[in-house]
Amino acid sequence: MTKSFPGMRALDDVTFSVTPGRFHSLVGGNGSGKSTLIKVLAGVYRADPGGTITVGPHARGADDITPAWSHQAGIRFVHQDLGLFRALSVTENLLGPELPRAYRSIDWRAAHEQAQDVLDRLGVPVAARRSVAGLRPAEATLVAIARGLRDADTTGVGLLVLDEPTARLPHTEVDELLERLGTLVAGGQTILYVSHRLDEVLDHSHSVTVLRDGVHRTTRPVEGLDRRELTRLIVGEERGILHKRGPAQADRSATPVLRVEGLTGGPLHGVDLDVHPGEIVAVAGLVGSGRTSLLETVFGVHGHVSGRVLLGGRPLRRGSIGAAIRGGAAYVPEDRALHSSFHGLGLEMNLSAAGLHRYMKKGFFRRRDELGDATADITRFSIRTVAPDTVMVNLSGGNQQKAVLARWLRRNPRLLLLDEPTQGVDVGSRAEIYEQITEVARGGAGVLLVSSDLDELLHLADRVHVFERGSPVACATGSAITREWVVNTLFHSTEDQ
Ligand SMILES: Nc1ncnc2c1ncn2[C@@H]1O[C@H](COP(=O)(O)OP(=O)(O)OP(=O)(O)O)[C@@H](O)[C@H]1O
Repeated sequence: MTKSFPGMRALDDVTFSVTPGRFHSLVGGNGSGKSTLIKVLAGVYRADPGGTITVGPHARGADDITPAWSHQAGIRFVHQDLGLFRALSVTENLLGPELPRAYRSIDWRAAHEQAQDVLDRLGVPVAARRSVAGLRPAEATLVAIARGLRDADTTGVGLLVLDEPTARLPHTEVDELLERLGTLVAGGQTILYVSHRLDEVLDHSHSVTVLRDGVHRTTRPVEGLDRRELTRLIVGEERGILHKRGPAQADRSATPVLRVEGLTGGPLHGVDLDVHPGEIVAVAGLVGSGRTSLLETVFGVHGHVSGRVLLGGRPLRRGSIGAAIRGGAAYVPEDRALHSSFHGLGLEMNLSAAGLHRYMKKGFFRRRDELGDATADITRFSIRTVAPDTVMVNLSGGNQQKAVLARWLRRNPRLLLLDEPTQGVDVGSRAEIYEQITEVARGGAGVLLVSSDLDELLHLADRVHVFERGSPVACATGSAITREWVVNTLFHSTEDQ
């Protein structure tokens, strides 16, 4: 399969096959073509003429795939955005327009029974009557999978494609999802699994296909493959290997960059914490623990009811993003698509969005300087793009994430607020981003980091606060931050809930 966009070949004569009944992973760096390949399979993009896609007895030109053909051939997709209706029940989400009818209304009893049958058959431990809004993230993902596979017994569904299903799952739920997927595969289901998390790929898949810059590098069994070798296949060289961060250079006698005193508002209750110059403080917790609200409240997205936020010893005005930025704060939110990207604007404008004033000279906008800075950031952050002014929406997800981070680092912030900074970022760029974050701290800034990625916490944090229902409940510093400590503390808080 080959797929070209203007000025770029996203997939270049890619050929591989997936053995039936196998858990097959598809991996590659940001912009290597994974999403493009999936979109061709789904009939969203037309490939260039010449390729062929074969699913069991169904075969068709890759330039002629339609959504209807893809469905009929038995390919089902679960995207990161699960596409579930949160306000509706599991039954309604599963059966949709096929809800059984009795006279002029819906036969709810039959509907729930039918939906429960599907869930039970696929081993999904969720009651069909429940509302989707009340499901845990892993449960919601399983419901989306069940919706895709609900007609599996009648059509012999050929391939289940999962696009980074664990990217937004708290790590306490990742194993649960992967175990269920393992059961589906044991029952004969074929899975094509896209992920940047190499441990998941190595621990759970039978085989793996690696794409690099749109080219097929290898398809091979996972057995005998280790993390280092897989990283090398993805990145192409000895990049992406994490080197343990040295001890913190934090100056704990100095005025804290950030002091939060008795902060209450929204889900937060009486939060106290400090971030000192040179320190990386992490906040761990389950979904709903108040982690994101903390960052948003410090940045002035929300006002607070009581307590104080001090930047460099000076109290911040409540609910004022402008005051937070003037005080030297920078914020990289979790949902870049919703909260931080200007989709229709060029990459260079997205990069300069937090500091346009620097290009205004004598009433003129220095476009050439803006493009020059963009080119430098593209190299510094390994952003894969055709040109510095490529429209943001045409960049791959991980490359958009890097652009948002680069935007804020340009300001040399005094306080860097990061919410899941490497979500969707490939293994090579991840190491580089960790280096950039460490560099910011080395320069004397403070970093407040929210992350569900345990390895990220262990690698970066000088101090970890575990949050539960809006308050810090435990804290560890330096060598006391261990995998066991984080997992035990988080599980303890899950049991409490
Ligand atoms: N609609 C489009 N127009 C132009 N270029 C595009 C378009 N969609 C994707 N591309 C380019 O094709 C390349 C492959 O992108 P793709 O989204 O498939 O990467 P990916 O492997 O899924 O990356 P990530 O891991 O970051 O999600 C990228 O360089 C991207 O900029």
